[in-house]
Amino acid sequence: MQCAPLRRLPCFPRLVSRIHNDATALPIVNIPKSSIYELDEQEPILKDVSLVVHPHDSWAVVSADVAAGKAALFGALMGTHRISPPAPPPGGLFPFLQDADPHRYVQMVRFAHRGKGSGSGFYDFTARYGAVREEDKRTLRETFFPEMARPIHELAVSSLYKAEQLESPSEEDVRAKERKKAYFDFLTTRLRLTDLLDLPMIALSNGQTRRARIAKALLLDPKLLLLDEPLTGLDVKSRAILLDLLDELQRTRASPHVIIGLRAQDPLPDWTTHVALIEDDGKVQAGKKEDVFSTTFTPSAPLSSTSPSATADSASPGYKERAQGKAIINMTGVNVAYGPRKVLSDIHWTIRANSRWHLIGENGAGKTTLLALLTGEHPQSYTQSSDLLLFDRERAKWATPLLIRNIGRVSPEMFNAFPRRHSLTVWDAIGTGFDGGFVPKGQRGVGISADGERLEAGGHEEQWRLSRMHEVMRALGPSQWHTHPESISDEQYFRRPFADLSPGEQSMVLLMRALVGAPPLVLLDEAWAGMDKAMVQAAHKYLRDGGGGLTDEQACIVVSHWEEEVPWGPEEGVQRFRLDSGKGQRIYP
Ligand SMILES: Nc1ncnc2c1ncn2[C@@H]1O[C@H](COP(=O)(O)OP(=O)(O)OP(=O)(O)O)[C@@H](O)[C@H]1O
Repeated sequence: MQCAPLRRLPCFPRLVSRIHNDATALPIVNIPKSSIYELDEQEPILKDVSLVVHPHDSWAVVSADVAAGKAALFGALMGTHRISPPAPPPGGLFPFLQDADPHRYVQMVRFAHRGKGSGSGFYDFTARYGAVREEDKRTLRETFFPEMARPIHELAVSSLYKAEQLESPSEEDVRAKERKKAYFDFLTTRLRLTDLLDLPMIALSNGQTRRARIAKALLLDPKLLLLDEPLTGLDVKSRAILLDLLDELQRTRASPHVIIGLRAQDPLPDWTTHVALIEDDGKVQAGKKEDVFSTTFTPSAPLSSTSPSATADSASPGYKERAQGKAIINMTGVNVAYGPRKVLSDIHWTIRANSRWHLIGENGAGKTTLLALLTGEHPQSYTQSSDLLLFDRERAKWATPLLIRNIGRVSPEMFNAFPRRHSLTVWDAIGTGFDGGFVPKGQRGVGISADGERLEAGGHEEQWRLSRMHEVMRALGPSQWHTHPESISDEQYFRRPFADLSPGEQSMVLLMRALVGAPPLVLLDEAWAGMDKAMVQAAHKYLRDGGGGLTDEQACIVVSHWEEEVPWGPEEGVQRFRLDSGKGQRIYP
């Protein structure tokens, strides 16, 4: 079979033969003026949704401010939400499938944080930093792409393996296998995964794992692929690479039809032709992007392949140096390597009281690894001796429970690992912040003293902690961001089970937990994930100078691939520390 020459895409004849490849093709999705409900609820989340996706249109589902609506629309397409009235037969919800099984042909990759129903136990997310355990040794290739790993028995006893093949595979099977292998090579190269394929899965950084999940989904060859927030957690270069790849696959029709889910602040890919804008009142504006955006909503600026943070190396005009206090952390030549693989090399960085930092670097640059040295979770923090001073002491001289009391933090790993027992309330979750642990302690749920004793009932420390609980709730609780703040008081919110909150609310509660003890060092790694716009605004306001969330005794480091997620501007003297090829460098905004 001859393939038309494609720009960069290899020939994948099987994949090219899609159901919908001519002008008369049936719609991909048909939702006819329906409402969308949680399965067991009577009140709709979305009202009067009319959405018809035609084969040659590229759709983005964008949530204006509140994230829940987008999740509901994708939920409707995945069958986890009810559509009423349902799409009429014969086409139903996916006319182009012509009764083929949607479970096989519709795939979804979601990058928002794990929310409800994720179990009650705590798992050790620091396992990846140490010697990799036997059960964690499975490589990326073996875990995500097992058909691309050579069978072990073929390697060990090749004659035996061959003997098992009673019939030789047909020519068609061989060709299909070759095509799949070529597609695998193409995807892993384009998504910059080739060097990672034989690393233990557990060793991959957040962004690397996300790229691998997208490659895996594409390789399954679905006919409709829903990608919800695929840009979250990707560095600037990877975002451009992914959007380019999706564009190319769509234009050549050699891929599934893709519907992309975006937050309001995400850039809209150039190739998007249609938008379903989910508004806060549950209404959905769906149509050509220029029509939807001509009304009330302005999308973010288009994606550029460089960010200012990646290029600037001198202070911008409005930059104002902050007065800084004593050194909290001092690194003078810190290194991290896994065998021959050097991740951090000769890092020099002093973090002082009252400093505000934005830690930047591509996916896999070592940001999480560096923070794990500061929190003492990384075993190699022990071997750095005097090159790494944490609060004036070497790591080895700190008992871990005492060290972590000095650090408030939020990270995607911690978000996922945080226990979600139904009995754990919002109060309990925030209260664990005083000890830095994950189990509520003390009679009032605000922890115990540094020497492991109970706090004196009614004593100064207990009173201070109780007042801090209310302070963070006033600043970051529902009164600041709920669409109907009068419907829930702070006291009621404190009593809600943490596990019942939306992912964005859970992020907010974990931010309160990080700040409640007013620790000298606050680490905010992708802290805003899943939050609605009003939540992010409340958090930024609180963290900025004069907001009350941070004192000048504290230092704060924000990790984010998005410039606009950093609460401070140059006028507040934010500094950047950039990791690149293992090296670290302080730069100005
Ligand atoms: N046990 C290990 N063995 C080999 N390499 C490892 C191991 N653990 C981590 N790495 C590598 O260390 C590098 C740094 O990972 P890290 O998670 O710190 O990156 P990051 O900058 O936080 O990335 P992201 O922006 O994607 O979150 C990655 O390339 C990762 O593959």
